[in-house]
Amino acid sequence: MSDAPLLEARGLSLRYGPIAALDEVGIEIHPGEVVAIVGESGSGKTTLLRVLSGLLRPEAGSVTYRDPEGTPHAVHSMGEAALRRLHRSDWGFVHQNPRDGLRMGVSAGGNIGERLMATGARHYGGLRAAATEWLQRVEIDPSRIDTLPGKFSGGMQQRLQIARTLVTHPRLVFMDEPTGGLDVSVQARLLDLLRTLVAELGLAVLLVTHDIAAARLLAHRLLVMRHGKVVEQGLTDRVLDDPQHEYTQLLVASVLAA
Ligand SMILES: Nc1ncnc2c1ncn2[C@@H]1O[C@H](COP(=O)(O)OP(=O)(O)OP(=O)(O)O)[C@@H](O)[C@H]1O
Repeated sequence: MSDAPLLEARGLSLRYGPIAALDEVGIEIHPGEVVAIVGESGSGKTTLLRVLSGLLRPEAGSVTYRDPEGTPHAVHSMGEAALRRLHRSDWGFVHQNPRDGLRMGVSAGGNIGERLMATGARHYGGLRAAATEWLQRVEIDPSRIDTLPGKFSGGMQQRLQIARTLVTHPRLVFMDEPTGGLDVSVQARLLDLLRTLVAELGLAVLLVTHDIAAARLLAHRLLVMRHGKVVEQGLTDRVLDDPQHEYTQLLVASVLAA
């Protein structure tokens, strides 16, 4: 991992009326690093992910992205077109609900090919071959290439969303509860697949989850949020095996008791 962070945020704050959704949050993520943001419902995880990915503007603080040439960009000063370009190329976003990340009126293969076309690929045969390869990689039978995603199970839809996101080899992927809403057995398979793909592609991932087991499996580092603040952060095993903050101790104990 190189020294310069890929994404770096300082002093992020955002209120919704009396609620501090983010309160002076700082975070950094390095190339190839998987960082999980954990905490109970309402702690500010999704808000943080949306602010980091430029989808939501903070009231205070900054987010800086370093491009492949090492040039820093202030995410919230970028124009809308530049941000959209970034989301289509260097960045990917995996939503909890696959419907938010897929085009439901386009075939499975089309969903994958479309993302590639957005980065300039045009050759039909090449697009189809890439779609076939990626369907296989996410364990969807390539004979389903012309099927609409609505015909797929929830787990398959989520795997298709992952294929669509990763086909362009983004450097940084934001994931918001990627296994939320799926059956436990389906979740385990998806986590396993994610772990393999993330390692193979050397992706940097910012993963929002309230599933401590998912964080343990995937993340190098953990940030624990409560009431919009980061109360503890560190290497995953250290935080989970030897939590320092009282809230993290409760969070870990509640998982062990479940
Ligand atoms: N658009 C909004 N308007 C008003 N309050 C909001 C809005 N979005 C989030 N909040 C509030 O901000 C706080 C943080 O919400 P956020 O969704 O970021 O938490 P979270 O940790 O992702 O929760 P969950 O795990 O339930 O998704 C919560 O108290 C939430 O009710």
